[in-house]
Amino acid sequence: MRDMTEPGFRENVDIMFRRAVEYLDLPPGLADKIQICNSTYTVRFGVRLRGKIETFVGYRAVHSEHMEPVKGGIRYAPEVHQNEVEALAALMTYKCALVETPFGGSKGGLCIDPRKYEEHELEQITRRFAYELAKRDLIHPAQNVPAPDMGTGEREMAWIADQYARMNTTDINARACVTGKPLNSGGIKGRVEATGRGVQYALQEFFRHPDDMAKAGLTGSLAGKRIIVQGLGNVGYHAAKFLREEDDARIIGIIERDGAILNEDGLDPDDVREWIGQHGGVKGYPGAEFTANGAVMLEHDCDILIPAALEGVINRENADRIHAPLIIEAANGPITAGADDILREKGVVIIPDLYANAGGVTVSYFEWVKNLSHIRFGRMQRRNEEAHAKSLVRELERLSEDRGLGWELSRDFKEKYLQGADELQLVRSGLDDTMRTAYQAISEEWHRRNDVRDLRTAAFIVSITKVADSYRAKGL
Ligand SMILES: NC(=O)c1ccc[n+]([C@@H]2O[C@H](COP(=O)([O-])OP(=O)(O)OC[C@H]3O[C@@H](n4cnc5c(N)ncnc54)[C@H](O)[C@@H]3O)[C@@H](O)[C@H]2O)c1
Repeated sequence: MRDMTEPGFRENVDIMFRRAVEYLDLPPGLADKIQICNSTYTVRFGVRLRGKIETFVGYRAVHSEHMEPVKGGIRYAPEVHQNEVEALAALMTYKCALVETPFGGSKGGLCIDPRKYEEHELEQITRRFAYELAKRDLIHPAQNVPAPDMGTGEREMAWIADQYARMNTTDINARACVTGKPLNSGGIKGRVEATGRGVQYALQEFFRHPDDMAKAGLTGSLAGKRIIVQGLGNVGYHAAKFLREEDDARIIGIIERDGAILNEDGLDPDDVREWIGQHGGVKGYPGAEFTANGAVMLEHDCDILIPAALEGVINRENADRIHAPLIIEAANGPITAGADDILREKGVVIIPDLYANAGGVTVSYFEWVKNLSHIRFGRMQRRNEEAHAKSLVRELERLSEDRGLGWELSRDFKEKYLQGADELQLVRSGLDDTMRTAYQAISEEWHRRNDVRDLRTAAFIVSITKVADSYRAKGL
């Protein structure tokens, strides 16, 4: 039974924040200012559906405006509440600072179970919600830029972008009002998988740090590592897929809403996802052992545990039974502060959410920049590269002629040389670079001060320092 006296998600974020503040020498009152959520807007609106008016409740929390626009996803879930979006908005502030995307933190939520509605109904509801937020500048390219989160994706972002554009017909930057859009609505290649891809890059970087691996008692590479994933949604699916296909890791367990499946020889996330699509859950998936109580699978023996669904799933009640020596928080807030203490005592290393799932906002930043520049991402670089490559090719040809060398540059060579990087390559390399640099900063902080308790605290220290510097530079 979950310990109901345990602090909630928002209190947990605050506890973790305070643990880091203890290491910092901030001017009086600044930590309080950074910690507090600036504002939360609650909206109740009606939509006529199936012959009657249904009332929905939604939120948009703005945690910190030390940089604008503020940024953060919109979540669709039946149990969304104010404290939850405020905690998520706070995490966005710290996340953006950590990976140096120039945004403050925000988050939104709508109390809805999207599975209960037809697509055209969801469109109606989403457009109305977007209208309510946009008319208060809570969706705006320069002030507040949402993105997908649990229960939403490209489809919802396209509706939001279109709704905003209809309300602001003369705003040439309208497309930058939301990120995570489909490509044909101003999206960017690589955004859909960005958060899962970021989780993969984070793990790859962790495995380039032998001292950190040693703390978890891990050796070798990602190849052959046994992984359990909770939540085969956008983030969990992509992380599992890339780790299996590109790093040779073994996905031995998958936990979903209806239970968990286990196969020590490895599961194929594509296959499992298809099965879920057809059967509504993992139950009955061929060749795997099924357990109806999915949470128990979190405790199963493995090398890496990837919670990628809900918050608070590892708490004071089950933390002591967790076997994984390494947990990477693909979801926001999957480990409570109380569980964090217990796991630390056990020597478990946690790669924290504010770093681990920052791939989404990183690529969202690229999309926002692309929308504002009104130019295909990478096109400028490509032009420059092309011009540079062309002049080099010319130079080689002239040299050959001058010296009578008789070289003939092959067509293949020229083509290869003249090929610029395409959008997807640029996005991937930008994301990889971001994840590497941020990890190096937090790992260094962890080791620099022997007394820093863990990677999470180190990540908060790096992040709070940046937010505090920003407040110091600009004033309040
Ligand atoms: N989408 C993003 O870009 C993004 C970015 C940063 C962080 N996140 C975080 O990642 C987490 C997952 O987000 P997502 O976008 O992948 O959501 P999603 O809605 O695409 O997927 C969530 C998955 O979790 C499963 N799930 C729900 N309840 C469950 C339960 N009780 N047990 C096991 N599985 C359950 C769902 O069936 C679904 O497959 C959230 O914490 C979110 O805040 C998402």
